Amino acid sequence: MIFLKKIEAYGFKSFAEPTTLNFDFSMTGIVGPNGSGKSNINDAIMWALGEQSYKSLRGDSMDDIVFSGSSEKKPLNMAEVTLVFDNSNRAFSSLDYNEVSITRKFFKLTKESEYFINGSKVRLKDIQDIALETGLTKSSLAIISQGSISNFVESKPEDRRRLFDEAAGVARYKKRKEEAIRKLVRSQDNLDRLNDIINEIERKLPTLKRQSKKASTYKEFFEELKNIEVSVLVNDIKLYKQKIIEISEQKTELKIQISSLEKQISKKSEEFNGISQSSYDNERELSKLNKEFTKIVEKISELKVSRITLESNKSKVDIDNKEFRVSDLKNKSKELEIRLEAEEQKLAKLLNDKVEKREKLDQASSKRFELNQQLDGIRKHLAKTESSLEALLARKNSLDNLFEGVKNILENKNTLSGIIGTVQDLINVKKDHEVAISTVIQNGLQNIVVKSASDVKVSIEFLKNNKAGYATFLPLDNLKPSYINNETRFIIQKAKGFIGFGNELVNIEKKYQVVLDYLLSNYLVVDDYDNAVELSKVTNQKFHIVTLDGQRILPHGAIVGGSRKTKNVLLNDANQIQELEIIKKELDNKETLMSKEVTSLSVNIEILREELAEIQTSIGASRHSSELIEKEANEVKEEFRVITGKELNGGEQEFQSVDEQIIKIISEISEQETKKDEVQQQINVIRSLKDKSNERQNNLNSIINEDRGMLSSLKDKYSNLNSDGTLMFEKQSNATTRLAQNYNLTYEAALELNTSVVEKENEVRDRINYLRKEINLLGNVNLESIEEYEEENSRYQNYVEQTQDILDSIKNLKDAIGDMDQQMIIQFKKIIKDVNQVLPETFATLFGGGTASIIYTNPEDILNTGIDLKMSPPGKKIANLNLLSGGEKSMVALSVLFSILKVKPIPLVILDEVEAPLDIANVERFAKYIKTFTSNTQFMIVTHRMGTMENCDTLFGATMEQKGITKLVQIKLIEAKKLSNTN
Ligand SMILES: Nc1ncnc2c1ncn2[C@@H]1O[C@H](COP(=O)(O)OP(=O)(O)OP(=O)(O)O)[C@@H](O)[C@H]1O
Repeated sequence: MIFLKKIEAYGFKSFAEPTTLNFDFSMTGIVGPNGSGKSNINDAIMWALGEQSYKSLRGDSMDDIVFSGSSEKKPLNMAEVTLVFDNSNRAFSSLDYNEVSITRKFFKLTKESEYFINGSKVRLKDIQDIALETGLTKSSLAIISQGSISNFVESKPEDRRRLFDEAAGVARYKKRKEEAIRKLVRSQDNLDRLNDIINEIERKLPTLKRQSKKASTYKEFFEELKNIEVSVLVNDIKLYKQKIIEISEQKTELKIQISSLEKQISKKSEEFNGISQSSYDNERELSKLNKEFTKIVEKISELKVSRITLESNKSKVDIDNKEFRVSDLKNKSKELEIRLEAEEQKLAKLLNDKVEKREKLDQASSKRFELNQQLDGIRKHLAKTESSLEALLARKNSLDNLFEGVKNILENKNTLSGIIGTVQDLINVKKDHEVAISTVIQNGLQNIVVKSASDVKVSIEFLKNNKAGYATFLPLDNLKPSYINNETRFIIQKAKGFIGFGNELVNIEKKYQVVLDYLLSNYLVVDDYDNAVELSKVTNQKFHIVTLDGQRILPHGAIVGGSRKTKNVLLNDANQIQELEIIKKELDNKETLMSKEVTSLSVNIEILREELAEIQTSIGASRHSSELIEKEANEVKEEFRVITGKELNGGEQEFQSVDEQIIKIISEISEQETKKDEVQQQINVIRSLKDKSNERQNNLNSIINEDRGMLSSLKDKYSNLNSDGTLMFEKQSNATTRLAQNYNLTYEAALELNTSVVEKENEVRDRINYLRKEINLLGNVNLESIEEYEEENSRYQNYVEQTQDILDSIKNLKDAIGDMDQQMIIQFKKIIKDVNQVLPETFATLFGGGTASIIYTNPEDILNTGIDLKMSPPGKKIANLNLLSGGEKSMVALSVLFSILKVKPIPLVILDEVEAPLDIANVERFAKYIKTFTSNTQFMIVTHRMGTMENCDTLFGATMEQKGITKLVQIKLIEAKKLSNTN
């Protein structure tokens, strides 16, 4: 039988060249001088079949199996051996191929082996399994060296049984049993460990269960509380917000009313004061006129007394004198003429005064009209400015333009720490630089300035927890601006069109300057594009350059330009607010000044009107007196004509001196009377003015008082609204803080969560109080205990299940071991019995007579019993096996070996100089006996003995033509003889 068809080796030990050995016969002899590499063939077979012990391969390490070099050939780095087997009768039962090749490769570099079955890579275990299946292992019957033959007889019975174990196929069970026992020990260890753990968990579990139940109740209460309290808080906040808006609207309305009332009061007060001043002037004038009037009256009485005296003197002389009457008529006519003249003069003056006053009145009226028109324009402008300002302030305060994250941070500023404000709140940009700065700073305006990096951490946590958006923070203690060095600054400042460094063109409080330095110190502002390009070159394109109209040159030369559709709203608003505030102030001042002017003009117009009316009255009175005088003069003339028959002309000579005196006095009296009338008129005018002023002042006073009353009530209302607003704000802030602190929620986040509508509010609030009380009563709660309990409990259940599994597997293992023991006993007993049946004959054949048998050293314990040999070579009685000769020992061992082969044939047996100690006759017998097995077993025999060589079907000679390199060739017997003789 041919089982091993071919060996291919390369790099293995002395096979430095690719070597192939084809086996065409069932008994092959390998011959050659010592050290020529014959045994290396056995090693190659063992190694290819997965041998792991380098000692068994006669080396000190696995590296020793690779060709280590010779004087003529360099060492190799890898070894490879392939064995090709005939498997047509399925000796490898698990491999369904007629031919099976097994390859092993070893690489010195990695110290790794690779295995292949029919070219496919496999694991070592796969190789070992099939090797075990065919018995092709080092300890088996398959490879037998001279040493193992002699050991067989000399070894202890317990060691000796190994050969029978293998023959019985028990080795396989033993190996499996060892594995099962190892598993059993492991399982038992695991079981102990599991029991310990289970005990431990069982101790902890009841407490955890209690804690977990308490925590679950707490969670249930807390969830309900959260659900309803968040709803209540959200509703409250909604209400507060609504109220705050309403209050703010009412406040705005009240503010307008208050401001308008204040203006009205101020105007009226000014008018009142103006009137007081003119009343004072009038009073002084009146006192002056009264004094003058008294003087005139005194003068008139004096004159009248003088006249009466003169006339009484004259009437004594000529009382009935007709001439005296004529003279009197003449005097009377003269007096009337003078009076008429005086009256006409007075009238002329009054008419003149009237024209003047009218002109003044017209001028004042048109001036007032003009001023009122201007004032109207100013007021409209003011109203427009105020409404734009309000809209901008409202937009700024509403935070609507900000990013979500920034807005949320600012809204919750009070619950966070260290928030100073956005960059846009802190800076102030001149109008000229607005475009340039807004182009470069862009979203930086919404960066939030905070005190420290630790404050930033709190804010970021807040944003994360509430999913409230992103924001960029500028912590003052963490900013490290990169400043331009002095030398470069000097060059930049000299550049054409350079306007300034970004951080120096914007105003900010000194303590926040680092923010600007951080954002803008590397931005250079220039007047126009050409200068920007030039500056970029000069500075080696290192900095951001921006022109006043917003064109930008970036570091390394990229240019961003064009026109933007929208301005930067934030910066634009801030600047517009500032501008509008200045305009509003100017307009307010103008309006106050003009209002004053209009008020004073109105007072003047009123006075002029009253004066004009007085003048008109005086004119009427003067005209009337003239008419009366003319009438009297006509009567006098008539009387004179009646008495004298002549027309009245000059006076009489004889009465001239008295008459003249009287006429003079009359004239003087008339003059004084006129004066008196004039003064009286002036006094009347002033009195009437005074009365009107008083009336106006009284009137104003009551209006002002009424207005003040109203103002005070409006202010009270405003202050009430203010405190209502503060209260609402506080309530809102408390509710927001409660949301944040108790539930880690922002108002917006709560709004999204809040779906329930609070209907029976009182009941809900009672429920909240109840839940709070219950939660307090629960005391300390370990929330993690729920999860811990669940985990521990599931661990517990898991471990209990695992314990059951292990118990099941222990039982299975024990059963399997029992089965294997049973199987081993049966098989072992069978081989011993079978061998004992053929051993006597084999022994007698090899020894030429005698008897032999094998026995158990401990028949009670078949699994562990040793095997003893009992034999008697022909004519000898052997009590102690050690007394046998070396050749006899080999013969005994070979008898047993051949007996085993008879009852348990194996496909390949390698015999390595096992017959060396035999004499020529025994060698002959040995070789011939082998032949009887060759139909079931293939033999490879390494030998130096001629008897063996002669009986082999074919011979291979191992030589080392090249020093240190084995070469194998098929040879004839004669050549073999020569090769062996070279030994
Ligand atoms: N890794 C290796 N590289 C090169 N040569 C090796 C290597 N391992 C062993 N050898 C050589 O193999 C030879 C031993 O071969 P082997 O034992 O097969 O000889 P042998 O023909 O069986 O001799 P004997 O008849 O004395 O038993 C030695 O010469 C040894 O130097």
